[in-house]
This record gives sequence, structure tokens and C-alpha cells, in this order.
Amino acid sequence: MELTRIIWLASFPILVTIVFTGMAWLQRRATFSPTTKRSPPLPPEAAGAPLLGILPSLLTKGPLQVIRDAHAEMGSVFTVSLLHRKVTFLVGPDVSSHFFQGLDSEISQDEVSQFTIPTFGPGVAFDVDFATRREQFRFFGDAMKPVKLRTYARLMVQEVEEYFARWGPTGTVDLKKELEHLITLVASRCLFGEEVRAKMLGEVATHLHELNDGMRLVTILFPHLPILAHRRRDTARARLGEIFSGIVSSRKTSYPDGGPNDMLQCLIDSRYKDGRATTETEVVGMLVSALFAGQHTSSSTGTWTGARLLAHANGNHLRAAVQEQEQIVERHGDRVDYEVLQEMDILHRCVKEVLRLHPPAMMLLRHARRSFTVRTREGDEYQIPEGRTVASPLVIHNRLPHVYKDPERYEPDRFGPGRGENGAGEAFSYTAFGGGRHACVGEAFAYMQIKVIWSHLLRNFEMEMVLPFPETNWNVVMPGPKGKVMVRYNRRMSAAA
Ligand code: HEM
Repeated sequence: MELTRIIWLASFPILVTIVFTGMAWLQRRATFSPTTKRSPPLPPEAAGAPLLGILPSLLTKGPLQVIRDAHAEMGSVFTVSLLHRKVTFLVGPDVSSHFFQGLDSEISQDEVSQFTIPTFGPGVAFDVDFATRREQFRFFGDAMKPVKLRTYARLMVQEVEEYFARWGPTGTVDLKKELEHLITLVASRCLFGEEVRAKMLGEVATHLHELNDGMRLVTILFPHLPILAHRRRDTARARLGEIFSGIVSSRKTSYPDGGPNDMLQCLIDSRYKDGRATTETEVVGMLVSALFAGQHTSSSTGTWTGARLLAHANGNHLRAAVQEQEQIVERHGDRVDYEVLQEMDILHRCVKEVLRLHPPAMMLLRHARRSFTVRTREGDEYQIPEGRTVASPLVIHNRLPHVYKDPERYEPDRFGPGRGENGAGEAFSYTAFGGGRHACVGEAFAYMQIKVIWSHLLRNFEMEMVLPFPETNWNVVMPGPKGKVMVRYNRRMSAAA
């Protein structure tokens, strides 16, 4: 018995050593086991100057080239530094689902959209909390339902016919300026009724232009930097506030029991879930936001559509679009309304392809409130850390060769039946109107007004570009055609004067 105890005591340290060594080995094995999940690495980072990051390249090469170069070098997920901020770019549908679909508590717009407050004004959009903003966007959504769109289609046609009746039998115009003006008139007639329209012709259109020009790339980082464009923006916003306040209060006095069936009235009559009515400041802010969201985006799309169709190389698309109008006239005569507009498939594809190549919102931004992981189509995983600014650069996202064949080419037929490129196969491969949780509520309205304008022009005028195909103005947050887009027109002989 004594001997057994001695042997046991002597062997105890050896046993302990074996057990601990075994545990350590097992633990190490577990750590290096290929089945164990490790945090994926951070995305690769673009080289940049100390403190300034990519700022010097931005100034010399422009934003599009900088992002393109980084994408070509590092692939679909990469980070760039711009002064104090790191921005991770996600390019392509495979890495974009969380960006578009993630909950706002996980990936939000608030932190990265504060720069829009001086433009939209107080009480709306990113000046209010998420819940209030959702409700305000719901009010917009209500005003864009098909039953309302049918009414707007009629008003759009009226406005467009009146506008082009003023063009002579022949002439040369700056298409960009003409469409900026016309879209403002159309939006005002459809959304805000006669009161705003009466004041539209001059002042309001000018102020909207100044609001857009005041949203520069530098605005994203320094929204209150004392530059001329910001000063003009602030004056324009203050003046729009005065004009719209006058309109809202006169509408309330003139129609105490409910006024005309337009968006202004919709916004005045809207109620939050708790029963609260919209205030005058909120209605004014929503009017400015709706005009801002729809005006420049639609007018630049209308102008690019003209430039693309009239460019010499695209003669076949122009011919196809004119022929479609001739066939529709054979079926419906001169009638253009909501239903007839739905039949303009070729024209629709021409506009859709313009938006792929020239998205007015060139880049969407979010803030990662929680870290998340993305997986590229090559199978690489990256972790996007909490607190990171995340960007979806639509301007290259919609030109990916593995999604679109010959992506730099203007090819509306790629969206036609039988071609597998229409982006419907894969979610978030076509994102000109965003997608997921924050998809644009004005998409149908925007297509409608551009189709009303271009169906009228194609039916009634022969047109040609006078200047070379326009470059893009990358200086603003919502880029459009740079400089004048001069076009010569001849009214078609058969067209009504
Ligand atoms: C060609 C015309 C237009 C384009 C290209 C366009 C593009 C976009 C894009 C890309 C987004 C997503 C923003 C993001 O995810 O951060 C968006 C959102 C939005 N758009 Fe448009 N838009 C157009 C016209 C309009 C019009 C006419 C209106 C209304 C009058 C409008 C109202 C809105 C609103 C309210 C949102 C925010 C939706 C949300 O966050 O839930 N847009 N638009």
C-alpha cells in the first residue's frame, strides 16, 4: 500500500504535465484548424499622401479616374483615405447586398448625409430622426401611387405640348437649359399645383440650380466651408423657404377643408402615425427636397438621352425610337397618357441605358454602425469595421464587364427581351435608382416625364447635335453634362405648329 502511494505521488507531476501539454496541444490545434472561423482581413488600402490621402490624385485626375484606378488595382472591395476619413468602396452586386438591404441600425445614412441639411433645410430629411424621416418618405410614396401618376401623366403632356409649341419651325437651342426649365415646370404643375407654377418661370428654377451647384464634392466633408457656391446655396434655400411658406399658408387659407388633388395638398393633409399634422416648415422642406430630388436628376437624364440618341454613332437607336413612336401613333393617334406611355418600350430602354452610363447620383454613401463581412465573387472575404464610411460608386458599379457585355457602349437593346443583361437576374446589378431599403420613390414619375418629353420631340422634330458629345461635370455631387448641349431642330412637316 505504501509502495503504491509512493509510485502515485512520484508519477503525479508527470501526469499533470501530460494533461496540460495535451490540453495546450488540443487548444493549438483548435486555433489552427481550417474549420475554425477567423475574422476576415480588412480591405486593401489605396496608397495616398500622408494626412491628405487621395486628395492630390482627386484634384489632378478627378473622382471617376481615382475610383476606377483603385478598382482596377485592388478589386471590388478597397479603402481610400481622404483627409481624416477612410472610405471603403463596394463595387458590384456580389458585395452590395448589406449596403442596400441592411437595417438602418446596422448600416445607416444619417452620419454621412448631414451635408445635405443646408440644402433641404430644417425639419426634414437628415435633420430629423430616422422614424420621422421614414414617415416623411411615406408621404412622398403616397403621392407617387399609380392613381396619382395617371393624373400627373395628363398634366405632363399638357405642359410639354405648351412648351414646345413655343419653339419655331427651325432653330438652335441649348437642350440642357431647355430641359432644366421644362422639367421644373412639369414638376411644379404635377406636384405643387398652380400656385408654385405661377412663380416657377424665373426665380424658383434659378434657386434650384443654385442648390444643386452648391452641393459640391467638398460639401460632403465641409458643408459650411465659406465658398461662393455655399453662400449662393444658403441664399437660394432661404428664398425658396419664403416663397414656399407663402404658398403653403395661402393654400391653407384658401382651402381650409382640403384643396386640389396634388402633392402639395397631400403633404399638407398627411398625418404622422401619432396623429400629428405636418408643420409648415416640414411641408416647405419636403417641397424643396422633392424638387431637388427630381429636378436635376431628371433634367440631366433627359439631356443625356438626347445627346446619346443624337450622337452620330447611335443613329440606329434613334431610328428605332422614332419608328416606335410612328407605330404607337398608328395605334392610338395623338393620344399620350399613362397607358400609352407604358407601351414605349424602346424609348424606356434608351432612358434606362442612359441612366446606367450617366447615373445622376454617382455615388451612394452609408455609415457602418456595426462591422460586417463581404465576400467577393472570387471568394475573398473582407471585414468592414464598425464606424467606417462605405460607398457604392454607381458610376462604375453599373459598368462591370461581368454583368454588362461591352459595358462602355450605349446599347439600349441589352435590356430587351431575350438578352440576359437586364440586371433582373441578379439583385443590385442595376442601381441607378438605388435599391433595397432606400430605393427611389420617384422612379416611375421620373421615367414618365422623360418619356413624355422625348416622345413629343421624336414625333415632332428632326434634331442634330451641333457640338461634340458633352463631357461630364464631375465637380458636383450629382454630375450632369458639362457646358452647353447645342442642338439644331426642324419641326417635322406633318407636325402641328
Ligand atoms: C432620374 C431621376 C432620379 C434618379 C436617377 C434618382 C435616384 C435615386 C437614388 C440613387 C436613390 C437612392 C439613394 C440612396 O440609396 O442613398 C434615390 C432615393 C430617393 N429618391 Fe430618387 N431619383 C430620381 C428621381 C426622383 C424623383 C422624381 C423623386 C420625387 C419627387 C425622388 C425621390 C426620392 C426619395 C424620397 C428617395 C429616398 C428614398 C429612401 O431613402 O427611402 N427621386 N433616388
